[in-house]
Amino acid sequence: MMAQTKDPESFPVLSSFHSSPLQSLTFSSLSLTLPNLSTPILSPTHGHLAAGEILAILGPSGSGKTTLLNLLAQRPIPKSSVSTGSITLLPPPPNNTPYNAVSRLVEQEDALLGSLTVRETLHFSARLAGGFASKKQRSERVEHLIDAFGLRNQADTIVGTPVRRGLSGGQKRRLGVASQLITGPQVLFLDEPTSGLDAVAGWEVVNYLRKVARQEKLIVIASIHQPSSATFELFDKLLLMSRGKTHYFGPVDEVRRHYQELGVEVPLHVNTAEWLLGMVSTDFAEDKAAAEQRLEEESRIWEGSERGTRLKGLVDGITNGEKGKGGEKRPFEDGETEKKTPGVASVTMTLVHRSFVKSYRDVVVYGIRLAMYTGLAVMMGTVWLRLQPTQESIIPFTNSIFYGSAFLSFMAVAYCPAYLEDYMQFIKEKRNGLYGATEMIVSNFLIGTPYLFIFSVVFSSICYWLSNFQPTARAFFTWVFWLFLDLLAAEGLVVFMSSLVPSFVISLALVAFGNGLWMSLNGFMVPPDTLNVFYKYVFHYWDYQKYVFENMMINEFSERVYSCPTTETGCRCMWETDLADQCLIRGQGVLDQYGYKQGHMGRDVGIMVAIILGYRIAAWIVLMLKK
Ligand SMILES: Nc1ncnc2c1ncn2[C@@H]1O[C@H](COP(=O)(O)OP(=O)(O)OP(=O)(O)O)[C@@H](O)[C@H]1O
Repeated sequence: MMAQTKDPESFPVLSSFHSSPLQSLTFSSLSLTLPNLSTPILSPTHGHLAAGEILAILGPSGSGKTTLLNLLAQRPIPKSSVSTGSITLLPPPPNNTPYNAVSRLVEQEDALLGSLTVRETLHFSARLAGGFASKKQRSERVEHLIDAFGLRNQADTIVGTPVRRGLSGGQKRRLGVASQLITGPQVLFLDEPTSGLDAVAGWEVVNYLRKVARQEKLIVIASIHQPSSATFELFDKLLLMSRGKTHYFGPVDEVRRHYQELGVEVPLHVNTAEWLLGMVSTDFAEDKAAAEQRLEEESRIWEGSERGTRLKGLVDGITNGEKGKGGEKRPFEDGETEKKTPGVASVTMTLVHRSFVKSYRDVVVYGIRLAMYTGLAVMMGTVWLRLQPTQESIIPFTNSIFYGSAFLSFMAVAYCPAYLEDYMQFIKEKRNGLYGATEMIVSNFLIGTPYLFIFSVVFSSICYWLSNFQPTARAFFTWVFWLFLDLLAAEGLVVFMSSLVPSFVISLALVAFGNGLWMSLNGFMVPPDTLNVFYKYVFHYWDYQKYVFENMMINEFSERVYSCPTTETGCRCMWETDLADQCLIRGQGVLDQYGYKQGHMGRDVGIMVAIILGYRIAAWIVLMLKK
């Protein structure tokens, strides 16, 4: 099977779960040229690996290791750049099997959910990928991988959150690899799996990889930075690169002989990998131009060498031989001919389940917000304490309505970190073809909604009665309902902004700015009739806080009457209403000041629902477009 790297979608390869065990992977002339650059950052690169082999891509910083891995993993290439080459898998896979069903790229900072245990992480990955004949088979595979990656003692340890320590760096790396392996790939790409680890932890990661590659007949390709001698010797093959060009491809234990054949004496008792890096690096050369020329010459020598020409012949033979051949379907282990992938509903429920575990275990998700809203309710209830239905309380009631609804919405920013963790997980799993934007958005909405309802009830139960808002059950539940809609919209804003710019600081700033804007325009700061036309017509009507503030005001004032202070000569009412002669103010008089009328709650609820859905749909579009 052959495919051009330019077109990842049409990359039919083997289905997972070893229905037709992969025998080899061959890549031929993979190259990448960035726009406006005449020389490629990766020159045509070839390689061939048999099942069970593990390849190290070694080279100094900037030599093109990540570029090659990204091409091998069919990750999107920079806009307007040109890539060439092909990747051939043998035996050819069944048609229409996407490439990401058979290969996985484990990135340096592979996203994991901090609050899940090792076992849960593997179980959820397995459920999302599907393809197991039974729950028993799935559990067996999970337990097998826990043992294979030496995580038995940590099986019930969480990955680790900012407030709870969990796995060590090396254990996280191993779990990252295992959680990709459980989804059934046959080719694994790893971007610097040992970076940031000490020599022993780095050796362990590669040793487990090698063991699993042998056991499961996987092909493993890893870029690697300065491995220790022991780690380096675990690899079967080596691709040595410099400045985007190959200097050696072949068995690790033959690289010394290769250099000796070129007349270069390799010193004894040195770390071979370090020595090789020194050979192909120009960074610290005194005469850079001469060093670059030497490297140019050496890569030409590699191409013309016996090993280089033998590799090219092998690669060309396989690539040309397989061109145009169709794929072959073989039965799966359980007798089925297709891998059972879970449907949208099943994936959504798995994501809801996973988010639920995260939501109660990780206080950052909802716990901190619940504590914050409870504290805020007590603070507000005691500041605006036992307000009486008198003229003096009208402004405090109004301020409290504004402050409560706007500040609660504002504090939704606290959801940014938890959402961004889910987002990173989503990007990884989307690239691996496990699910898409629909499942992500729906599950996020489903898991968040009950929590937001709980927040609304808890906040209102404390604050509403302490402050003495209109004391009827109907008014209380109407208030809870509007607060709930307020929080739903605010959370939608967080999901949209954080999806759009998935950076902690920037998304936080954007959500804060958005809330600041909505707060200023919701009708409290500047009454709607006074608001200038630009803000009124461009923003005011889809400011969800407008509808919350207006309806909470109507809820408080429309049916209530407030007494005016009496003087020796009678009384003085600041709001002149039809009850002035009785020294009373009809609440509608307060509402008239804002231009608020009763009787359109249904319409406003409809607009709120549209805004809430609008944010989610906008986030869905953003996630759909993410590569
Ligand atoms: N999108 C890009 N735009 C401009 N230059 C790029 C881009 N991607 C890669 N490069 C350049 O291509 C060269 C190879 O980069 P690459 O990331 O593949 O190297 P690397 O060997 O993985 O380096 P490191 O070990 O430091 O991660 C570098 O000089 C890099 O600056």
